[in-house]
Amino acid sequence: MQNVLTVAGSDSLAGGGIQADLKTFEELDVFGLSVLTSIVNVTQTQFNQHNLSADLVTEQLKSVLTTISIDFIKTGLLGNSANLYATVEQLSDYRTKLVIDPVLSFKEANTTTNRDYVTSLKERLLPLGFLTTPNLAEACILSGVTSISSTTDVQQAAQKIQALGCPNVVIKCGSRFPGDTAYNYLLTESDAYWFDTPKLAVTTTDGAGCTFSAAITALLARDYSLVDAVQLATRFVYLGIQAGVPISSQLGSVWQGAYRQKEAHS
Ligand SMILES: Nc1ncnc2c1ncn2[C@@H]1O[C@H](COP(=O)(O)OP(=O)(O)O)[C@@H](O)[C@H]1O
Ligand SMILES: Cc1ncc(COP(=O)(O)OP(=O)(O)O)c(N)n1
Repeated sequence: MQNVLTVAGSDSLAGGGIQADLKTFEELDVFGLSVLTSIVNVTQTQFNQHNLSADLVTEQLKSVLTTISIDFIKTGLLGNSANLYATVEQLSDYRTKLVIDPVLSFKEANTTTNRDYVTSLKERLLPLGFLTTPNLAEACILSGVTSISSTTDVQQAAQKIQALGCPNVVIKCGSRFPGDTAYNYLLTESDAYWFDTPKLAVTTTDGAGCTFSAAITALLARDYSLVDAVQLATRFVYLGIQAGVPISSQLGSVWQGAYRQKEAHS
């Protein structure tokens, strides 16, 4: 079995973050390992993020990377620039391919993005990546395209992000994009592809982005081509949203077990 590492934050409501990544890895038949960077607690009125120290992040990374062979790595919420530098330092000499979910914007909160963090992400982390998977809001921040509301805008933003040094980019248009269709746009060094599903009018989308990126990572570790991995991940997250877990009037989490359950009955 392939070993896949996620470097990410904890989402106590378990829709996103390290919980979503590990559940997705398990559902897609890879062995998940984790390095925790931050703890996020959300209530109806509050969004609290507590970052771990960079020393603790480094210690966890060293523990995993020096002990077991890792087939693919995913990064999610790193929390702050110190944790990003610690991650870059440990991963720079490690040749395993990396999927970067930039996690700059949460559906659950109006998170303000620290400018130094964005600069470090663009200049230090993205050039180490094999693939990056921004959502629409993150694609605006990384590309500098101020508003993405047409397919041409999506294509232009993906090209600008690719130019930062990450050869493959998937923009998750998701529910933020106008219209009735949820699009994922993949730009590789040689081609471009659109993947789409109907847009579900539900609240159970918390963690959709983490789950999507984790599914791609697991499938790449299993030697799926990038195009096949994005296609299957699109279906995996669609079923997970459809069978998601409502939490409150505004919140609801993706359920990563939906794909297995559906496949077992088809
Ligand atoms: N309302 C929706 N209906 C169907 N699929 C969706 C919906 N929202 C998101 N998705 C799927 O989940 C993926 C993650 O999207 P998005 O929610 O934009 O990312 P994030 O969770 O990072 O904000 C999308 O690429 C899409 O495949
Ligand atoms: C700890 C933690 N990290 C990332 C997220 C964001 O999850 P994601 O699926 O990318 O986006 P939302 O759908 O939750 O906006 C999280 N919730 N927690």
